[in-house]
Amino acid sequence: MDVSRIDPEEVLVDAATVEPGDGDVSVDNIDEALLRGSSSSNAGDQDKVLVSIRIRPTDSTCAWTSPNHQTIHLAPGSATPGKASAAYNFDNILTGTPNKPIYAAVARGHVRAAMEGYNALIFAYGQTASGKTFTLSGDPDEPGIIPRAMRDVFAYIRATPDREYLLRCSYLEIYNEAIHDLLGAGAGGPQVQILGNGILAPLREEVITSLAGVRAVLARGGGNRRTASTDWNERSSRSHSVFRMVVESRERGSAGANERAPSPLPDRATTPSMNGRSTPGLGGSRDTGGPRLQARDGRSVQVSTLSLIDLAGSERATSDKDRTREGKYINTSLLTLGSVIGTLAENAAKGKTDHVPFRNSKLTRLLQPSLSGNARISVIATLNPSPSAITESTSTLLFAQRIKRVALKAEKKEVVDTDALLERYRKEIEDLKQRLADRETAMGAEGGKGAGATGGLRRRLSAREQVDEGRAMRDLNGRIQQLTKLILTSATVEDSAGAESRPVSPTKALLPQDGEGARKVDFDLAPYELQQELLAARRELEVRANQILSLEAALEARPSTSHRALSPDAEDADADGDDKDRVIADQARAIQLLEAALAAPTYAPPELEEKLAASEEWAKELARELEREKRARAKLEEERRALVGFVSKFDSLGLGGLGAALALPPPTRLPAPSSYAPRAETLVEENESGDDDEGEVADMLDDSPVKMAIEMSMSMQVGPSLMEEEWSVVEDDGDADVSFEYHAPAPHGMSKFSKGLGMGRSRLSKGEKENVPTRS
Ligand SMILES: Nc1ncnc2c1ncn2[C@@H]1O[C@H](COP(=O)(O)OP(=O)(O)OP(=O)(O)O)[C@@H](O)[C@H]1O
Repeated sequence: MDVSRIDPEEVLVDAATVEPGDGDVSVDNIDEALLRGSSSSNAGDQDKVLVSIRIRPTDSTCAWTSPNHQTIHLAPGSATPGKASAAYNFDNILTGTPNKPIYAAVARGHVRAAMEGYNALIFAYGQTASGKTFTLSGDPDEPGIIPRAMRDVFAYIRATPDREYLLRCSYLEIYNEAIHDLLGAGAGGPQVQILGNGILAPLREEVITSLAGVRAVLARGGGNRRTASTDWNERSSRSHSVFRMVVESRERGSAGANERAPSPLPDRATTPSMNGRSTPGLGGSRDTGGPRLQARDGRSVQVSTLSLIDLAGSERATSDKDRTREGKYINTSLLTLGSVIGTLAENAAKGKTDHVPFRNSKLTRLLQPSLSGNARISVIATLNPSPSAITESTSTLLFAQRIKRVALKAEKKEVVDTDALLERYRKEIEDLKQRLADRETAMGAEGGKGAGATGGLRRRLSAREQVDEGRAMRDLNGRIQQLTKLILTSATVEDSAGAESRPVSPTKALLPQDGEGARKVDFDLAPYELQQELLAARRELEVRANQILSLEAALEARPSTSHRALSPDAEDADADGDDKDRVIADQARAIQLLEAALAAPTYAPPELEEKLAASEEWAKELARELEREKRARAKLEEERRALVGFVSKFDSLGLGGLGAALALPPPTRLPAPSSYAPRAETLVEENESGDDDEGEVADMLDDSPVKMAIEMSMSMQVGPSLMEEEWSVVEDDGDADVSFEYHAPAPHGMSKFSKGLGMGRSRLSKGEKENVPTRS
């Protein structure tokens, strides 16, 4: 069976499918106290750690006494004579052998809290041989907290018909400052790394669907624990052990218990390991592997962990060298735990934020997420009742007092639809990519047909179809990119929320590649550093994925060359065939080019650019010429008026006979500006060749003041007029141009007008002009 492909929907546990097992979780056997009241009923103050002291029973003298089950102090016989014995207050002072009341007092509320969505941590702390393992695991006659907790987990599920659950568990130990997977294959269990914020990798998880299944897992993992006989304990735990269950749950759908057909899955109870899978990690309130329960139909998923820890006991040096070495590691990690707890308590009491040395041991690194506050914590401090162990017991009591002051703020973790959404996005992306690939294949096949088939069997995509096809492919690519961005955003948000706020070192974010693209990870880095690097790596991957998608989109947007109708070979092959198809194909290509040009407004073919620039230049030149023409027109009008006045005056003085003496030479053509010359030339030629122009000029003069002045002067019969003389000059010299020496170049429109006027006096030099009155 491939355990890596477990469908979480197939391993759900609910009230209908949970197995009664050996009767422990039958409805009649469910402890009402588990379900009654709130989870805080035996969890003490929810903001504080629940701290209980358990004194191991003894047949001889007990050094301690408890007057009211919450206070403990040295028994009169054990206290220093004449010195008042310190009294310590806790939530519970427990004695005796039965584990059931112990469980009820220190663990049941926390188990229920875990089932309700809070992280919960229960651990036993104490000197070697003080009763930690007996309290956590117990024996067949007196099952301890762990088996009782498991029984309650299934009992809780059985009594909660409106929810369905996915349970996963792992079991590890910290031995000589190395973490080993107790459920992993191989002697001693494979080593596990803490990646950051409690994430463990690689760690095997077992999906649990029954009480029998979890018992089998516990037996297997417990069997792998390192124990040895010491001077104090015949079977002493030489490691800290951590049994952890991840509880995921969601409300059942509207169909309730009938939504899913009851499926006892008989093999699951007896072969839990077959339901397990190797996972990249599991830690704290978040994990990175194993089958995950998905939020569905608006139903959020609650995720919580229940951690049950049996610490190794502090001890003095023993007579055995190996045990002494183990003892040193144990003591060191317990000292670190003490110092971490001390700092946390101090911070909480004084509102400080002093650095907490979580990194100083694997144990504290592992416990960091919980000790940082996001867990309900219950501690059972076990005491050796012997008067000879008073020092160690006092030390245990002081540790218990300190942890009592640690502040907690556990919060439920509700996974809304994010994960489900991400999953849906990923699936959609896969579908879209598949559709893209199918379209590409189809296009290729159409092209292939065009090249190889003959006659009417061929069918190419029409130009319209090609355009539609291109658009559809672009749409698909756009959607893929949009979804990819959504995934990136969601992942970033999710990861940022769990990460410590610390800037990512750019050099560390770009770790060197190793071998076949594997990313080197330095496990000695701080958890948050590793986490940052993981995030950076993930982002880098997403960026790369986006780049690939963009390139794919760009490729798709290019004019198709795969279509045979557009390839030269295809054209050759079809030379005797369908010209219409070729024309259509050409047009399709033209449309694609135009679309590309439209999509990229900055693009324009070079020849178009040149034409545009030339047109603009011509328009500017035209505007300048028009302006010049306007000015010349105004000037001419002024001169005409002055001339009319002058001639009138001249004639009235009877000096008309001087007209011949004053005759001016015919005007000469002046060079026009180069850009304007060809056009002016054309117009001059037009004027010179067209008789109608003369008529037009005459028409123009019909009502002109000049003509009126001429007529007036002629009617006065005072000799030939200067105007008549000039008029005849113009008539005699058809080639004469109208340019004015003082106003070059002459606009083409003006030439027509001036020629018509035949204003030979325009040859007046600047000096001469100055003698001409400017106003009539
Ligand atoms: N409450 C108890 N009632 C009866 N027997 C107990 C009790 N607590 C402990 N014992 C017995 O005391 C012995 C030592 O207990 P245990 O192994 O649980 O100690 P420990 O603290 O886990 O020691 P270590 O740290 O060395 O593993 C065991 O034989 C256990 O059965």
